Amino acid sequence: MTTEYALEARGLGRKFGAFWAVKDVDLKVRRGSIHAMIGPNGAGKTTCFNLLTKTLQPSTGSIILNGEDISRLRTSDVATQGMARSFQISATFTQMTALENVRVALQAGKGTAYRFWRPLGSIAHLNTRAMELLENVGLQDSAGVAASDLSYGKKRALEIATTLALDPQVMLLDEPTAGMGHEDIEPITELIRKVSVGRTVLIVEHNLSVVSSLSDRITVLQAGQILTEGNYAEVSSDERVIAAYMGGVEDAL
Ligand SMILES: Nc1ncnc2c1ncn2[C@@H]1O[C@H](COP(=O)(O)OP(=O)(O)OP(=O)(O)O)[C@@H](O)[C@H]1O
Repeated sequence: MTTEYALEARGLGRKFGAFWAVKDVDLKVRRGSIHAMIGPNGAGKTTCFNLLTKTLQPSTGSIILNGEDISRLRTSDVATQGMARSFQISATFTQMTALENVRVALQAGKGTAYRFWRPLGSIAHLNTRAMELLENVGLQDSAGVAASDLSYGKKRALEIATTLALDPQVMLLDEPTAGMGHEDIEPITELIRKVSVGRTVLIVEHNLSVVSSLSDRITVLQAGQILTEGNYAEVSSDERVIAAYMGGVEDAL
């Protein structure tokens, strides 16, 4: 079904003990758009991200993907519904090469990770597809390099390649430029722009210049709730947003 909004949250909330980390969040992510979620430290962005990707169970509300309520689905089932999140390449996979990381992601996407009896031909097929994905993110020359030996920027690019391996309609990226130096930010921003074509992307991002250059729409969270929403010009001139960042954001906006 094609709906105007690829992803929606309705009355989404999550309590930790008596504390609401996310409360009454209504979010609509328009199909084909890049939508950013920003907010000061502790605003609830990560919690919200984890709720939307079903990594965390909501205390209240529902999540609608392509018009279907996925609130009761398990994380593992969400990928089959066309939504995938970026994962940091986990410690387990750092010794594997870039190509192997993408191949595992491809196998996971196809549910063939444990089907060892598959003929070798299909491994060759997976390798071809994995190389295409590496090329897509500019890592074709790093295929044989262990993930742990990649530069910071290249690790992030590899994470995007492993997310793309699932060919998601809806892609959620959690702080893709976190901890990056200036030299890596621009290429990753361009990469996100490129791989977003034909998909819907929700991105949690601290770097406001990345947000301003990528996002069609921005939701600002504060203290677990939506403070405001709009395009970059709108939210960056909103006094409440500036106040929420306690002025520190003014220089960046
Ligand atoms: N598992 C948890 N148990 C208790 N409190 C939590 C838990 N996870 C998050 N919180 C609290 O919920 C609030 C929102 O946290 P969250 O990490 O979602 O914010 P954030 O906007 O992602 O922050 P940052 O920008 O610093 O990453 C914080 O006050 C945090 O301490």
